[in-house]
Amino acid sequence: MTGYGMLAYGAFVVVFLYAIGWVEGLVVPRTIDEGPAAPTAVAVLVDLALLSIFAVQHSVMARPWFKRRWTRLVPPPIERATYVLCATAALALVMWQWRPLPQQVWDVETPWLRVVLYVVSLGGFALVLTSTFAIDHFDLFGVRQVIRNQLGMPAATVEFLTPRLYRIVRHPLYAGFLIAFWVAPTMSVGGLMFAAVTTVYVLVAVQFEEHDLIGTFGDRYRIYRTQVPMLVPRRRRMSPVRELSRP
Ligand SMILES: C[S@@+](CC[C@H](N)C(=O)[O-])C[C@H]1O[C@@H](n2cnc3c(N)ncnc32)[C@H](O)[C@@H]1O
Repeated sequence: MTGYGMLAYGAFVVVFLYAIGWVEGLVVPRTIDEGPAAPTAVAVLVDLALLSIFAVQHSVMARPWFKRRWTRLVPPPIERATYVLCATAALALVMWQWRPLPQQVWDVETPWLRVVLYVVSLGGFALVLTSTFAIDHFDLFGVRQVIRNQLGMPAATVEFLTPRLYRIVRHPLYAGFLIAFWVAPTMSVGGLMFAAVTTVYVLVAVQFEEHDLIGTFGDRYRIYRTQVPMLVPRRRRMSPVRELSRP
C-alpha cells in the first residue's frame, strides 16, 4: 500500500508541475494554447466536458457519503491516495484532450509588466503549495495515511486548523489557483474560459467543502466563517488613533 501511495503522490507531482507550465505557457512542450485544432463550438464543448469530468471527480470523491461507500471496496489507508490518483488522471486528461482557443483577449506588451504578471501568477501557485503545507500536505495527498498504515498506527483524526494563512482567508489554496489562472500577461479565449469555469467551480466546491466542515466541526467552523472571509482578504481596520489622525 505504501508503494501505491507513493506512486499516486509521484504521479500527482509530475502532472501538477506540467500543469503549471501548461497554464503559464512556459517550458512545457504543449500549453493551453496548443493542441489538436477544432472548430470553435466543438472546442468549447470538448473543453467544458473535460472540466466537468474534473469537477465531478473532485467533488464527488471528496464527499463523506462517497467515501463511506467507496471504502467498502477500497481499503481506507489508500482511499485518499486513490482520490489523488483519479484527480491526477482527470487533470492529465484535461491537458491531453484540451482543444485550444488561442485567439488573444489581452496581451501586455510592456516587458517589465509581463515579468510582474508572471511573478504574481506563479506566486498564486506558490500560495497553493504553501497552503497545503499550512494544513497538512502529506495528509491531503494520501501519503500520511499509507505510512501510518505501514507503521501499524491507527488512522489519524481530522483536525480543524487555522494557521496564519487560514486566518487571512478561509480558502487560501483556492485563492492561489484563482490568482494563478487570472493573472496572465497574455490571455487567450481558451485561457479565459479555463479561468472562468474554474472560478465557478471553486465557488461551488467551497459550498460543498464548508457544508462538510460544519458537519465535522460544528460551531467552531460556523464561528470561523463569521470571522474570516472566504477568498478575498478584508482590508485591515485602522486603529481608532490612526483614523482620528487622518486629515
Ligand atoms: C484541497 S484542500 C483545500 C483547503 C481550503 N479549501 C483552501 O482553499 O485552502 C481541501 C481539504 O482541506 C480541508 N480543510 C479546509 N479547511 C480546513 C481547515 N481550516 N483545517 C483543516 N482542514 C481544512 C477540507 O476538509 C478538505 O479535505
